[in-house]
Amino acid sequence: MSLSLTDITLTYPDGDTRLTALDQVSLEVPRGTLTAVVGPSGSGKSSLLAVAATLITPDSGSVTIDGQTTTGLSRGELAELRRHRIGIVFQQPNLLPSLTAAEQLQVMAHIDGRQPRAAQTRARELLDAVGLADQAGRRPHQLSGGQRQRVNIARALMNDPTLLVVDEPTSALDHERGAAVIDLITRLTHERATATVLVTHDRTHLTAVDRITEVHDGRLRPPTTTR
Ligand SMILES: Nc1ncnc2c1ncn2[C@@H]1O[C@H](COP(=O)(O)OP(=O)(O)OP(=O)(O)O)[C@@H](O)[C@H]1O
Repeated sequence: MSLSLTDITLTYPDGDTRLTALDQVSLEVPRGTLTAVVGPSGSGKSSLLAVAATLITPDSGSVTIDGQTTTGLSRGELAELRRHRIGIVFQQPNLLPSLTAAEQLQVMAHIDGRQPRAAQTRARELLDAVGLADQAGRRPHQLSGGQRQRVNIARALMNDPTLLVVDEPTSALDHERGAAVIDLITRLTHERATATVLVTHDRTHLTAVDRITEVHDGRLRPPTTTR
């Protein structure tokens, strides 16, 4: 299993008490499958993703990524785990304005100390995989919203992650482009064998994902298989 969340409870300070954002949540995501987590605003979706991506440590429960349990790891070790094993696609692409699409990807490899030539080849291959082979030299302002989101997705795959964590990737897109982005993430999940968790409040795009699970008031319902 590439991602295992077991009995996760997460609370936030709330005045004199604490608010329970995740309540005994368990989720298993095998490699090569995409699980969509749906639920209303405030139900705990972003908290779930942040725990899965090791950005927040839960109050209790365990997170295992690619067989490695994260409990007890130092901040540095968690950062390393994220760099090598986890790809994160945030809601807003957050691309650097002065860099071309290819350079946005190459920066990731540079941070990781990889060879520039190998990074160039991988960036080109990934831009091709997301349908942007001919846009590699464009800067963010020369790309459409959907194209920027595709660069964002390609960038998250640069380090060949086991776990891909995707937060509301369609929120800035119209229906057609949103559906195309979800289909792309599903295809890449299958082709590149990532364990993908995708959060959305919009179910209409989820026709081809592998599993859908609902979160309500911090509690997760068992996943349903769509195929
Ligand atoms: N940093 C924080 N401090 C205190 N409470 C928080 C914090 N972050 C989230 N919460 C609360 O935890 C609960 C779950 O929030 P979360 O952001 O995970 O929900 P969500 O389903 O992602 O919502 P949305 O769809 O609106 O982004 C909410 O009640 C929220 O108000």
